[in-house]
Amino acid sequence: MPHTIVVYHSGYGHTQRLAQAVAEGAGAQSIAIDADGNLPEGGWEALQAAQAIIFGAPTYMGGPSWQFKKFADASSKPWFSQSWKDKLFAGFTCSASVNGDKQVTLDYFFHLAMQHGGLWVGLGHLPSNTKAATRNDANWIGTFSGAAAQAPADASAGEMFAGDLENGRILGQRVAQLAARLGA
Ligand SMILES: Cc1cc2nc3c(=O)[nH]c(=O)nc-3n(C[C@H](O)[C@H](O)[C@H](O)COP(=O)(O)O)c2cc1C
Repeated sequence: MPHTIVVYHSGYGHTQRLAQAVAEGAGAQSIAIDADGNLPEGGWEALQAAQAIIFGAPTYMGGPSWQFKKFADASSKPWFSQSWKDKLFAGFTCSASVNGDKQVTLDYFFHLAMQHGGLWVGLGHLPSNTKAATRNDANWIGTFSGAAAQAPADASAGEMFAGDLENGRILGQRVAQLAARLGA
């Protein structure tokens, strides 16, 4: 059975909440990158065994958090042998501003996936961009490259917008369905 893993870092819980939604959509296992930028025991082996890997990190200073970048640099080990080649990849991020340069983080995930010889999966869901659209609608931000979420600077992780969590579920579900279609 093909399976998907969500590997993410979250400093203050918002990206973690989004990661939970993505994992729920995908029926996936989640692996948290810790505050020192390390994976838990068995994390690398689990990633190696997965058919699809979904990256997640908050956008900090216009890019992924350093903890995620440490993980990405450590992935040079599987890179050397291209052992992640032909896996599916996707990504999600959260930031305080509506734009906030989230695209840079998603672009970083894309390039990391390309370095590994992977296949990129975008959101595949049209934006909710009419006058009637609200933050309860999926893809209200209007990003195609992955799942982008906004958490206002004074909002707790418990206050994540319903549309953003739905967006996460949509991305996770799409990746898992494509992984199943491609087979193990
Ligand atoms: C060091 C740092 C840098 C940040 N840089 C940005 C940024 O470039 N753009 C933005 O919109 N928000 C920025 N933020 C806000 C976070 O992206 C936002 O609070 C996010 O929800 C945090 O996710 P987390 O709770 O998973 O850590 C920054 C926050 C921190 C702590």
